[in-house]
Amino acid sequence: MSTATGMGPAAGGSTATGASTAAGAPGPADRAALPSAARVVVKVGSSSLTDARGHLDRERLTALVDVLAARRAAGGQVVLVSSGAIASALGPLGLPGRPRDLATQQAAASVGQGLLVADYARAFAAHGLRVGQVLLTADDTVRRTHHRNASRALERLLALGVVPVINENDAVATQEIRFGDNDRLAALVSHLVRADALVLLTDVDGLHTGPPGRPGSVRIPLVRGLEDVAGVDVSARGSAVGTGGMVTKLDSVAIATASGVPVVLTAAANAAGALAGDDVGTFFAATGRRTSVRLLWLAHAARTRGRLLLDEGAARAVRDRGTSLLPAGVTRVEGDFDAGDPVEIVGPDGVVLARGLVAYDVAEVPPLLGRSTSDLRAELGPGYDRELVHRDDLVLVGRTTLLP
Ligand SMILES: Nc1ncnc2c1ncn2[C@@H]1O[C@H](COP(=O)(O)OP(=O)(O)O)[C@@H](O)[C@H]1O
Ligand SMILES: N[C@@H](CCC(=O)OP(=O)(O)O)C(=O)O
Repeated sequence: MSTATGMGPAAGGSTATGASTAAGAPGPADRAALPSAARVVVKVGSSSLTDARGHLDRERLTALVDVLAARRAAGGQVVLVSSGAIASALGPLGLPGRPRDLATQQAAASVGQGLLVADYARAFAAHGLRVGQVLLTADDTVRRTHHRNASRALERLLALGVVPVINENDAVATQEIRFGDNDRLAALVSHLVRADALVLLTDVDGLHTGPPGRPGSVRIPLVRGLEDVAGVDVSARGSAVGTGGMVTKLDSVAIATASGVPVVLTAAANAAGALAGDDVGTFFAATGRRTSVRLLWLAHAARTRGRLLLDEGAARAVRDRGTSLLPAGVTRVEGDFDAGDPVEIVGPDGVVLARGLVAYDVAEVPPLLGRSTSDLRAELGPGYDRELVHRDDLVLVGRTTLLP
């Protein structure tokens, strides 16, 4: 994962900002703003919802719903991103542990998702609230028409007073198009719904200086920026049913905070305290401004399908002047991509400068390389004078990772 800067005027530091839709101020700077945050995305992990035998833990699920319902009763809007589909099907299907192959994961998710949403519907109904299930794939946050569609549906659910319950569409997502973890999905959803804060609930009470439980390892209450997590050891594996451990949570934090959304990371049992702005877990301050969700996805999460290698002039133009990438400045193409796929844009020194959505299929590119736009138009027709990657579809790669 990498943090990146959009092609527009940078908000400063190594944060991300998009050229096309940059708008709005950074989110609340500290915990004091949490009690009055109008719209909150809450993500809960598998380990906080299931028991050791692979069944839903109704007591913990209900306790969480009670907290979220109280927030709704106080006038706040809540979007819930819930994991647990796969984990809660292990018991009912008699599976010994989290399946490794995609087909069994899909089947388990299909069964568990039904159980999960039935329980949420029951628990929220006790407070007079309805839930709406929304299953997303990565495409729903990156393809322009899809994310507009997803955003419209979520807005309407919220306007109707419904609590959206979101998960990845695991039953049909292929390996290539999967997020794979709900931490990053939650950060992109926060952006999609313009949340005021993101609360990540897990089985530890926050980010620790080292693996929780190791002598000397202590909770970090506040992270103001990337430099505060340098040296933090996040190598310890997460729970047996969760995916990604602390690594994907910090990826999520990087995406959210860089786009203006502050994050609280804490244990599910501390959900009420987190929303009240109490000193629980770890508060990550917002560092950047809101940006386009497509560019966020491109910068942080998309799997690239190929590489475009640039000459020095093109590398300078892209890096320093934020221009589109024209065929004239490209010396080589690698990979297997279709028009619209994410690719890496690489300087002559081999360093990745940017990521972009390429405008041509890979087979079309070689005859265009090194040729001027006017040449291409004269020889191949007006369709071939377009950019290889338009500047609106391009993000510069800044700091390579949040982690040390
Ligand atoms: N520095 C750290 N601070 C806190 N937790 C850590 C750290 N390094 C690794 N972890 C692990 O991350 C786990 C949480 O991730 P995960 O199991 O994926 O949770 P979830 O199912 O809630 O998404 C914790 O159980 C903890 O063991
Ligand atoms: N979509 C998957 C969850 C994947 C995931 O990120 O799990 P977790 O690390 O527990 O948040 C499921 O519902 O099983």
